[in-house]
Amino acid sequence: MIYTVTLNPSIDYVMEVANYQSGMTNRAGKAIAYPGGKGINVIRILMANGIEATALGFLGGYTGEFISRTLDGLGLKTKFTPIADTTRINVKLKGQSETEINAPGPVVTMAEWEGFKQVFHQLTPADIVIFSGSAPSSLPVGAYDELIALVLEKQARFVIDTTGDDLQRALPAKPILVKPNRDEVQALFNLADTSMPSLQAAGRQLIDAGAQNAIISLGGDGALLFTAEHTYFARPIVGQVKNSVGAGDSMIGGFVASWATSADVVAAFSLGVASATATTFSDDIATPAKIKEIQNNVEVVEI
Ligand SMILES: Nc1ncnc2c1ncn2[C@@H]1O[C@H](COP(=O)(O)OP(=O)(O)O)[C@@H](O)[C@H]1O
Ligand SMILES: O=P(O)(O)OC[C@H]1O[C@](O)(COP(=O)(O)O)[C@@H](O)[C@@H]1O
Repeated sequence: MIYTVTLNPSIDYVMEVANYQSGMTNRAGKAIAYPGGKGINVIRILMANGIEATALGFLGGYTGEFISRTLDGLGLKTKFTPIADTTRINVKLKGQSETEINAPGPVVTMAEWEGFKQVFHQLTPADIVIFSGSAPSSLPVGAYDELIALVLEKQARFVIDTTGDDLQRALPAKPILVKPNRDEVQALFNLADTSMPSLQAAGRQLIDAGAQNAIISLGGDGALLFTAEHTYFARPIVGQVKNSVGAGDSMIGGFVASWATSADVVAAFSLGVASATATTFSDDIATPAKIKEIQNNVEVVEI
């Protein structure tokens, strides 16, 4: 079984404000609430690629109910741990450019945290756990380390998409995949610039530190994949960009959907790129039809 873990889910409240002006009263042309949080986007893409998974994490309050109801409606399997506090709302402003304001997240009590960890005792060596996104600040520092230790104890495998110290500390535990974007990898390694040679050196550092595979995603400039022996580049795909929220999550979902059924890492990277691009060219997370349409345009070259 594949599990997605979203410690800090969100309602993504997307407001389209054509001429957004800071410090003024703005009126949105359109406002839509989506179930969000990185692992929730990942499981939606796994499903779009025909792979069954179970969504784990914390949900609470009226926002948690909205997410739970929406995911049920989409036919997704979920096993969220209920919390007394209220799941966050993240605001995404779409004007000339996209502005994101992500909230810190709810209080998770120690009893709720202990309850959540119980689920990990049921893991088997066949399982893959995908950890995605930030942890609410009320969780202990090192919450991800504790969860990774539980995964390893059961000889299961994991993917992690987070930033900073949490990402750095996860590397020696040999994640199947990590996927920082350009800004995240620059911050992680204190890179002076994000030229190709700097990014290639950073990708190698991720592998040397323990990652089995590492993607550095470059937004509209494509993506790099690093394996133990090879480096690949996915050329950018040109199209009408509608939404970049969830692009990175879609890349993880596409990669794992393919990798879970075949060991061909380039095929997995290609499905990751197709899924990410398909989401970027859609209003919401990509549909199976959109992913199929984009798949023909993916070009991966070894560099
Ligand atoms: N403007 C764009 N045009 C085409 N593809 C895009 C665009 N933005 C993102 N993508 C696709 O989505 C992937 C992930 O996007 P990126 O912005 O790097 O990740 P994140 O959402 O994690 O910040 C990119 O590597 C690319 O394949
Ligand atoms: O957990 P974080 O880092 O605050 O990120 C949460 C946000 O990330 C998203 O999952 C989008 O992530 P990506 O654009 O990086 O794929 C949103 O749905 C959510 O609002």
